[in-house]
Amino acid sequence: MSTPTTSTIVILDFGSQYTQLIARRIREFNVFSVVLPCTTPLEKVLELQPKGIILSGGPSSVYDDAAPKADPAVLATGLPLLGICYGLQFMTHHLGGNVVPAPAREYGHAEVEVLQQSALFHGLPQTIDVWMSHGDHAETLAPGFQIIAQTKNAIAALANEDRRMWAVQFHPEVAHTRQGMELLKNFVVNICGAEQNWTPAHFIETTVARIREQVGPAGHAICALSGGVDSSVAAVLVSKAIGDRLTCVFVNNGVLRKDEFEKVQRTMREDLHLNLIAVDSSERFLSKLAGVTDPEKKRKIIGNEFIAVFDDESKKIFEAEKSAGEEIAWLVQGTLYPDVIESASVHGPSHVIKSHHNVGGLPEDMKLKLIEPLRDLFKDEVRRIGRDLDMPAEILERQPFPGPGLAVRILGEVSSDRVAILQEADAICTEEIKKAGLYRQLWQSFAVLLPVKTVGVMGDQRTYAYTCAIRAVESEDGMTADWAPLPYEVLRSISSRIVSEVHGINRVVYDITSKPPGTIEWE
Ligand SMILES: Nc1ncnc2c1ncn2[C@@H]1O[C@H](COP(=O)(O)OP(=O)(O)OP(=O)(O)O)[C@@H](O)[C@H]1O
Ligand SMILES: O=c1[nH]c(=O)c2[nH+]cn([C@@H]3O[C@H](COP(=O)(O)O)[C@@H](O)[C@H]3O)c2[nH]1
Ligand SMILES: NC(=O)CC[C@H](N)C(=O)O
Ligand SMILES: [Mg+2]
Repeated sequence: MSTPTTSTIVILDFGSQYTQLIARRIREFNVFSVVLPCTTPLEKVLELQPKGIILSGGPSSVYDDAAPKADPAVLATGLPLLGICYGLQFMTHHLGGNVVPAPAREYGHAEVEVLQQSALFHGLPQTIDVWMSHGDHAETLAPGFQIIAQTKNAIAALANEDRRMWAVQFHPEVAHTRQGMELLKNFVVNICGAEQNWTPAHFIETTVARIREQVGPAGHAICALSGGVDSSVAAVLVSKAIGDRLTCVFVNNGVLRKDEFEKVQRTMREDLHLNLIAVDSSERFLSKLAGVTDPEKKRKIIGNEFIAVFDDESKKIFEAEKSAGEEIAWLVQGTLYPDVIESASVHGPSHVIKSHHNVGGLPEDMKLKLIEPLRDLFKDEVRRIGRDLDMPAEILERQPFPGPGLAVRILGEVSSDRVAILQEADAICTEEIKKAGLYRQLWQSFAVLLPVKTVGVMGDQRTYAYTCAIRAVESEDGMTADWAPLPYEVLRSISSRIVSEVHGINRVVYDITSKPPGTIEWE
């Protein structure tokens, strides 16, 4: 996703939980960076014309046979190289040093003493507080390397400045490593010489140019548009590139929120002036979902049906355009980086947490080719780009809503009755959160329908009905989240309104689980 006019830093991922944070930190000082699986062949890496390469951390030990490996040629390109944790160990191991289990493992805070001046530590104090997370260490260095910093237990940093290689055992990308940003900036800006020009305006300009080239002068694209932040920004970007050769397709998958099918159509046409087709496929989705209770199965079914609908619609549009000899070959999606990392389809060493319908849920024989202009970004970065595109705040500030919609918030079987119950409960939850002025500060707030019936008493009558859980979380990027301490009065009004207004629910509970260990959605 790089462009020739932007300096790019490539991060090779060995499966660390923090890899995406490295990318994020680098973009925070306006340099573009992209994460690739560690197994990416060198020529693919070099196609991006990177200014430098970073080797991430990872859960394995380099001396294990099954440990993830990068192409060793990556260590001999002459480009500046920074190894972080496993990255340090990988460099040492493959360049002739030795890595073994450390006598004293280090997790959490450590104090590092800088032993030798180095471009990597430029402007940093003699002692730095860092965050460590390792059980192995470099016992002997690879030829040409020197120790440039240490903790009381272990080597903290190495360098072979002649070969432009540096490595740190600690994690400069985490907030607990104070001066971590400065260290990364020393590498990226001073050592690699990357230009700090990756701004939203630059992103918009280069992305629009690239999409225009990709689609060609006569090509057509359809955009899977949900009305959410990501697909709306993606649609506006692509329509800037190819104008009315973009047709947006909004699908009613039967598990949208109350009145959403009508509302989204209105905003997308009236506020964003997009060329939109709205397809009501609710029966088709609900019949495929009938009897299915397994969360991953639900996600896969929805992912497959989405693509089937997009294929059908593209054929119809194709028929209409055929006489003009034009082709629709592209499907635009608003996929973001967190969707990709959780589905983990590209990052061999990481675990699959859940298959986001638009990534892991895609069928293998899909005919349309993908355009995903936001695939490397986080949501707050996308909102920034939307603001630069002058999109209305009301669209940009919408809380995320997953593509598999209420299907992953109805635990157990999804039926039209249950969808109707949850739509009502969810609408009340959103209304009360908005009334309390909390909508924008929460990452998400919603209702979940549990397949658990409990006994209640209403108006002297026994009831036996479903339980509804309320989930409200605070988060920066959806990767980690904290349950929100909603005021009791808000919880009280949500609960009493749901029980009295929604037929089928007689009990409301509040979810007080963070992510991790929970996820935001219940499935
Ligand atoms: N009902 C829908 N109709 C068409 N496309 C959809 C629909 N729901 C989801 N998609 C596609 O799946 C992608 C992922 O959905 P996701 O919910 O992550 O993003 P979003 O809806 O664009 O933004 P947000 O995260 O703010 O809801 C969307 O960007 C869009 O391309
Ligand atoms: O478009 C989407 N398709 C999906 O399949 C999907 N699953 C989860 N989400 C959203 O991603 C964020 C993280 O969710 P979890 O903590 O539940 O994994 C939260 O914001 C979720 O709402 C999805 N979005
Ligand atoms: N965080 C890391 O990269 C850890 C590397 C290696 N698994 C170790 O424990 O030393
Ligand atoms: Mg959405």
